[in-house]
Amino acid sequence: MEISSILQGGYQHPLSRSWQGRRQLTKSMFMYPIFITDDPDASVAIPSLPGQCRWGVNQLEGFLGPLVQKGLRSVILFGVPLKCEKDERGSPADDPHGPVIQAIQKIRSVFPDLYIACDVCLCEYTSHGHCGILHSDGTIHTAPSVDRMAEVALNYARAGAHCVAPSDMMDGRIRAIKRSLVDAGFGNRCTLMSYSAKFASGLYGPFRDAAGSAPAFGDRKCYQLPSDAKGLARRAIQRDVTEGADIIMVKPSLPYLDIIADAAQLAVDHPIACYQVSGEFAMVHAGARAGVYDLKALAFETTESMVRAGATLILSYFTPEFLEWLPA
Ligand SMILES: NCc1[nH]cc(CCC(=O)O)c1CC(=O)O
Ligand SMILES: [Zn+2]
Ligand SMILES: [Zn+2]
Repeated sequence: MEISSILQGGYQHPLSRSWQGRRQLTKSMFMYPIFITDDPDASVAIPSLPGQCRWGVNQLEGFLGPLVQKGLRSVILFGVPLKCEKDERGSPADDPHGPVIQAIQKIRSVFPDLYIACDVCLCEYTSHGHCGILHSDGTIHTAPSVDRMAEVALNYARAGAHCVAPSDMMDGRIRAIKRSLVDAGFGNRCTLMSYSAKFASGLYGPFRDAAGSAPAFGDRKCYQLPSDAKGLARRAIQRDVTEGADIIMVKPSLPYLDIIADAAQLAVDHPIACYQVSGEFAMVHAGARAGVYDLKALAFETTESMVRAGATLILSYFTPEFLEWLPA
């Protein structure tokens, strides 16, 4: 079967079905990014991300329970391995005893209605901190990187993830991941959300602190997009549509509203996600703390701009606040 003819992975869940329409800000549009560490009892505050913690698996029920009560519908998981050994190929990413697989299984059993997306990348798990597998000269080795990404994604799907979301930006990984999901029988059971237009941004700093994923050398400019590259972003979006992505994401959000609008036009028949990244969140908090504006007002104004540009799904650290602020 042609890869682009596999549609059911994109609407197998009541929540992913709700993302197929375009609408006003609602609770179900918010996906909450959470950091899972490999100390099972941890709840350690992340200084650069106000209100956010690294959570151990044993803390998830107590932490997520009240949010689910208030209407939380989805989370995206990021693993933060602190104890296990990082290596060249990012083995801890899909270690069955590692934080992500353990968290998927825990959340599935405790909150069966909570939709679980998993970020798929290697930077949190490689010894060098880059998003893929490297040649000996330190450049990206694309083919094994893509194979490894497909393997990790499939292992998350097997563990029970409703959605896998590759953020590595390697060429060809969407086709490879979709192929491996389909071949293993997950074509109609797992959504593929592509970080399609992910820019090499200055706004990822707090996340790299939180996840311990700063590259040991160099930067990510050979795989993440240059901030002025509208053309590359449009090509990446169109490519990922043809490679079988179910959801197209733009990241960061606020400085790239034009790209969100482009995605909504180029992928007119797909849900459009955007990631209000760690630096955007920290920026709204910093301004509010400095008395420049009201936090809630800016949280609304920024996320409404994303919806206006065409986003139907917003990944945001403000999710718990919006569960308080938005009507049931
Ligand atoms: N590939 C890893 C990844 N996945 C999500 C983010 C950023 C999220 C945020 O800043 O909130 C990053 C950081 C990066 O590429 O360095
Ligand atoms: Zn990465
Ligand atoms: Zn390079």
